[in-house]
Amino acid sequence: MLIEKAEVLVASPGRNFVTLRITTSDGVTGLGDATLNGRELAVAAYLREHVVPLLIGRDAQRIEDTWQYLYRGAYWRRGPVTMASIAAVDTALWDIKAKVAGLPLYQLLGGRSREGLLVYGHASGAELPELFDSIREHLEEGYRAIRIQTGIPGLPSVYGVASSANAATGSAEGTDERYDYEPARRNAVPVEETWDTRAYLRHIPGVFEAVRNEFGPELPLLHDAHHRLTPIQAAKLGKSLEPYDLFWLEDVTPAENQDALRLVRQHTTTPLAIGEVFNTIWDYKTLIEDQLIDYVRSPVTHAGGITGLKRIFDYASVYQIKSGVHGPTDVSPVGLAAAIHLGLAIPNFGIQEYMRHAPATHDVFHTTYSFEGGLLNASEEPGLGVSYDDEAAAARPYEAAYLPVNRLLDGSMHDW
Ligand SMILES: O=C(O)[C@@H](O)[C@H](O)[C@H](O)CO
Ligand SMILES: [Mg+2]
Repeated sequence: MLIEKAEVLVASPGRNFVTLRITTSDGVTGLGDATLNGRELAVAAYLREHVVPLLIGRDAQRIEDTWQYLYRGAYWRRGPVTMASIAAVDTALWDIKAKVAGLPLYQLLGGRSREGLLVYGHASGAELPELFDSIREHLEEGYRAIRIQTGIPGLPSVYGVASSANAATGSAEGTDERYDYEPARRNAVPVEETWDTRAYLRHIPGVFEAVRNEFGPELPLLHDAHHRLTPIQAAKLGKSLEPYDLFWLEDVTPAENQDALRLVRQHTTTPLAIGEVFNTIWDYKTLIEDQLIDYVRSPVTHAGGITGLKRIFDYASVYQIKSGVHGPTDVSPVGLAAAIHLGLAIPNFGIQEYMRHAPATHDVFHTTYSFEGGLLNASEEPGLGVSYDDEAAAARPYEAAYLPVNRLLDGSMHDW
């Protein structure tokens, strides 16, 4: 069974997505997600110019060999563009292998280890009353774990807060104005936001105290610090949130320097999650071996596909570190479906982020996974269980969109 065709599909149903569709000589098709938020066309070009020509005529069943061929064969290793491209090929080949076997993909990964994936949703509000409404709405929809983000006094808009993101121009179409957070704006250049770490550190513990007082001690709560803190600031935040028993504190500090997490770890028992911008097992090496984190955040889409991410999870499992897969709307339904199949099978599943795609996205990506009682689940359809609607995609061409950038009050560039 040879690879006969590989198409790079770029469309913007609600937001931009890059999808790879591989077709075999027997006419079986497989899908892979290659979406890299704000840098989509770089991945599309990498695939079109340098990967697709190498795929034609290869044995579609040789997934690991193809992975190694594209990883080692590029000579230039790692990086988000390369690894998203490899991820798309890898995912599409797993989709094909499972379709040929007539089985849902999770069966090929070892079979079901659980009834479904516990997910967390994104509650947010500029102020507490709006946040509480958002939490209640999520609870009514069945969510059993919730991420909390709020506005910060003195800052006009803050990441993770739906109402403030949508107050700027160009919010994603089809999203709920109040509660659905979509940070990539359809602008020719990124929107600029302002940040004040001291104001943030003063404000956040009171938010969690208020949420615990209102919703009680049981509900698992998460929070994302979005790479904005120094190690000692992160340590302080972790300590100050200990009374509120977080499920995790995410991306407290940029982790190009993995050792930075050691200092945070020494100061707090608040569980730590990191890795949504990582792309290989090497980015986690120190974090995993020295047990500096509790959850691995990489998605299938950005960490070399099912093959790449499963290798990271297996390594993490040796150290009792669990999965906490990134699931924003810029991971396409193909990438989410891949995460669901992998999450059903692995022994060290932790939690899955689930932001819900806009209705427009589902016009192009027809999915069969379900969300019921707070759990995501794969269908029994062979493969990933996702199909791509070319006609709907053609009506929604790519439109430049970028994540915001961030400056401190004095105008210095900061991490967004
Ligand atoms: O944990 C999350 O879902 C966020 O960090 C988003 O991935 C980020 O804002 C880019 O969309
Ligand atoms: Mg995050």
